[in-house]
Parts: sequence; C-alpha cells; structure tokens
Amino acid sequence: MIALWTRLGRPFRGRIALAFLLATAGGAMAALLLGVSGWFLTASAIAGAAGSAYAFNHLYPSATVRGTAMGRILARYGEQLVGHDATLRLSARLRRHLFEAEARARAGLARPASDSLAVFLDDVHLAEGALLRLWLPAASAAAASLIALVFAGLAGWVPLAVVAGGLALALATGRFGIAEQRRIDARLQTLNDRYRREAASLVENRVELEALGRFGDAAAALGSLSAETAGQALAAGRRTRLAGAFIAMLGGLSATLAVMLGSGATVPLLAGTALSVLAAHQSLAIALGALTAYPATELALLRLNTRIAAPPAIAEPADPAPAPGTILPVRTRQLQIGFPGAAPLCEVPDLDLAAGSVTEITGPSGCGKTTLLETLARLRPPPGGALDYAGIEAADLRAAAIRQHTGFAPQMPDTMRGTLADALRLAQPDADDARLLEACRTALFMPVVTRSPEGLYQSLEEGGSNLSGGELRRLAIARAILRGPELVLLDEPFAGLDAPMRETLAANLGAWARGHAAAIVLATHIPAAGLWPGLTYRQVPLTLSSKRHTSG
Ligand SMILES: Nc1ncnc2c1ncn2[C@@H]1O[C@H](COP(=O)(O)OP(=O)(O)OP(=O)(O)O)[C@@H](O)[C@H]1O
Repeated sequence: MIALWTRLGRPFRGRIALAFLLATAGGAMAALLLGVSGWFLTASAIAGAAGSAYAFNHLYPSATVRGTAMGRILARYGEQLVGHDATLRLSARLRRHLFEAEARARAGLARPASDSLAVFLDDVHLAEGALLRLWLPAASAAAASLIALVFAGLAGWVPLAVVAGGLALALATGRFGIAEQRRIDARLQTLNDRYRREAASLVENRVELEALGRFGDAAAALGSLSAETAGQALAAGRRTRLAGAFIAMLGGLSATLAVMLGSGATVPLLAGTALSVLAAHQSLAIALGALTAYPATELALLRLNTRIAAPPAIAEPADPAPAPGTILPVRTRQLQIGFPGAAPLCEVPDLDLAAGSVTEITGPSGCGKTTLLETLARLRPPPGGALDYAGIEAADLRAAAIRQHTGFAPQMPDTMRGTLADALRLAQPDADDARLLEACRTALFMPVVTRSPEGLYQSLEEGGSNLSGGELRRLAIARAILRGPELVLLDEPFAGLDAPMRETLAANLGAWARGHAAAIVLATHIPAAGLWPGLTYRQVPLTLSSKRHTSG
C-alpha cells in the first residue's frame, strides 16, 4: 500500500493522517466509554448500596461518559467522512495513473484479453477499499486495545498480564487467520482465475458458440464452476466467522479472569477493565474479519504496483527534440520489425515516404504488414535499424508528437459505444458536422450515414457491432483522415470490397492525399498500381524471415 501510495506521489497526506487519527480516536473512545461506564455504574451502585449516594460525586464521571459517547460518534462519523473522501480522491488518482501506465506500456493496437481486464478491475476494487476496509479498522482496534491495557494496568500487574495475554492470543489468531486465508486464497484463486477466463471467453465468443450450438453447454459448465467457486468462498467465510467468535470469546474469558485475579484493585476499576477488554476484543474481531481480505489485497497491490512501474512500450527521450511542424519524409534504413523477446519478423526494404506518395506493403499472411504499420505509427519500437521523421531520429521525438501527424485505420477497428459522430470526433474533437461528412464521403461511409434519419447521430454499439466489418473499416478510414494527417496508415482498406468500390475508394483517397500533401501507406493483399494516378507509387513486398523459426 505504502509503495503504491509513494508511486502516486504520496497524495492527500493530510486527509489520510486525519482519517487514521479519527479511526484511532473512535476505537479509543469506544473502549473508554465502556470502561468508564463500567467503573461509574459499579461505583454508583456500591455507593448507593452503602447509603452514601449523596456523598458520591457523579458529575465528573457522568460528564466523561457523555463526552466519550459523543466523541465516539463524532470520531466514527468523521472517520467515515474523511476516509471515504480520501479513498475517492486516491481512487481518482490511482485510476488515472494506471490507465496512463497501461496505455504507455501497451505496444500496437491489439486488444487486451478480457480476462486480464477482469483481473485488473478486481485489483483496482481491492486496492481502493484497502484504507477503509483494512487499515482504519486495524488502527481503531489498536487504539481500543491500548485503552483496555491502560485500565488493566491501573487494576494491577495481574489483570494487566491477563489482558495482555488475551490480546496477544487474539492477535496470534489474527495472524493465523491471515496465513490460513493465504492458503485458501491460493486454492480459490486458481478457481477464480478459471472462472474469470471462462466467463470472459463465453461473453467474447457468444456469437460463435451460438452459431455452433454450443452456447448452452458452455453456459451450464460455467454455472457449475461458479457454484464451486462460491462454495469455496462460503467455506472460507465460515472460518473467518469462527475466528471472530473465538476472539470475542477470548475477550469474555480474559475479562472474567482479570476480575477474578485482580484482588488488589477496586471493584469499579475491575468492572471498567472488564468492559474495556470486551470492547477491545470486539474491535479486534471486526478488524480480523476485514484483515482476511489482506492476502488478496496484498496481491492486488503488488500487481497494480507492477503495472504502474511497467516500462513504456516506446521509451520517451529524456531530452526530446521540439515537436516538428511536419513529419514527412519518413525514412527507414535497414529497419527491423518485431516483438519484444522474439527474433525480428523481417527486415523491411528501405522506405522514403514523401508527401503525395502511396506505398503498398504486400506479402504473405503473417509476414509483418500490420507490425510495420504499427512501427511507423510509433506504436511499437523497432528491434533494429533506423527510422526518422523529417530528418529527426524517431528516438529523439515524443511518440505523441509523431502520432499527432498520423492517421491509422486498423484491420480490425474498435469503437466505443456512442454515435457515429462521437466515434469520428475522437480523432478531432472540434470538427464540425460538415468536416465529418467530408471525411465520410472520402471513405465511402455515406451510405451508412444516410440510411438513418439521425445521420451522424445514429447510435453505434460497443466495438461497432451494429456495423458490418467493411462498414467499420470505412468508418475507421474516415476517422484516420479526419484531422488531415500527413501520414495515413491503412491496414487492408480494400478487404471485402468489390472492384468498382475499391477503385472509387482509391480514387477518393488519392485525391485526398494530393490535396493534403499526405503520404499513404497501406497493407494489402491486392496491390493495384493503376489505382493511384497523380501519386508517387511504390510497392514494397515483405518476406517471411527464415530466422523467425530458428531463433528467439
Ligand atoms: N503480440 C505478438 N507477439 C508475438 N507475435 C505476434 C504478436 N502479434 C502478432 N504476432 C505474430 O507476428 C506475425 C506478423 O503479424 P502481422 O499481423 O504483422 O502480419 P500481417 O502480415 O499483417 O498478417 P495478415 O496479412 O494475416 O494480416 C504473425 O506471425 C503473428 O502471429
């Protein structure tokens, strides 16, 4: 927790310290309230029985009881208020840092697996609750225990030893509970991981499973896995409740022993000691119940720390060159492309991408066409060779400065839920409708826009699932050219198009590139030199590297 908090820049120190202070005060007041009440009621009763009720000054003790009762309520209320406030602020900062770190560390455009996303969200949830659920109750229990020890100390050495022993045994039970939970978690985690993976895959592959008539079986299998996981979690919960009951019972036992063995102390003091001990054990039992979530939280914090500290996919220069006004020409020399920890996919023929040019990257499936486009968009570092933009080495420029001049339409585009206009404006938030329509016309996306009276404001489902594959690709092309980038990277833009549509789309994009002095690079299985009049045309074939299969 401290490591993660330090990584976040130790924010909201004052608020967090105040939440701890209030939790400590709340715990102390709860034990004090019971202790003083026990002492006061017993002393009053004894005084009354002895017929000296009027001689007994009850004003100070009763004021203390009322004061601690009020103080306890205020401290608990304040702890909740300040603790929640600190947690919400911490969460906002944690999420921003995590999402930024994720975005920096992720190379290329591939989607993260859904199960890794589920683990990530669970981890964030656990980390966010750590302060409220674990640390504040622990602080409160520690303060209550201290007050019980003070009462016992006033009652004499023997009660002090008994109470200290009871508290030590309760703590040992807590430690044992955590160790046991760690063991259970390891077992539960295997089940949970399997459940998450299978649930994510069921949702992701629902359409295929339905088409193959296998959805019902898969859902039933997931249902029994879910029941098994829930059963294990319930069994773990039973053990926690048992440990809590044991701690409460220990409280009763050490309170009784303290009273029985504290012969040197006054009866009211012994009564106060007994009640404060019960309060301390109750706080400890609550804290222990929460602390059984400690192993899972510890693991979540470790994973989140690792994510935040993950090195960026593209290392940013320590002393970056000023953002260039233009990135063309883009030049590569003996550029290699590939993935970290694996042999380069291939060496790319040298490229000189100038304004008004079109370069078709061709080659067999899997040779690295997409990987090359991602490398040119600075989404992925090249394992070797030279890559520069307008004469500046890529490594000396911020990736964002390059991407600002780049438009990328991936082979399998993704969109968020919203409207067509929302999806387009991700590229250029201030673009007006006329500009959106112009991009849609160039990308042959108008048939989709005009088929609904809502036009650009018709709804778009998550992942573009209410568009066909070809329509989604053309939406991505419209988005890629919307802000007038200098370098346009198109992955299989013609896939699924018939010859006349392919010609029209190429003619539109060619005219657009001439008008905007842009360089187009496209990965394609269907090269067509004749489609690009008025542009400098080059076809660049990639070949499968023989090294890939023998090294890496
Ligand atoms: N994250 C990854 N880690 C390791 N290898 C990968 C990863 N992603 C893709 N590959 C492999 O890299 C190779 C190149 O993939 P790429 O998508 O660039 O090929 P492509 O030429 O665009 O293929 P296609 O024409 O089928 O779209 C493939 O063999 C692929 O299996």
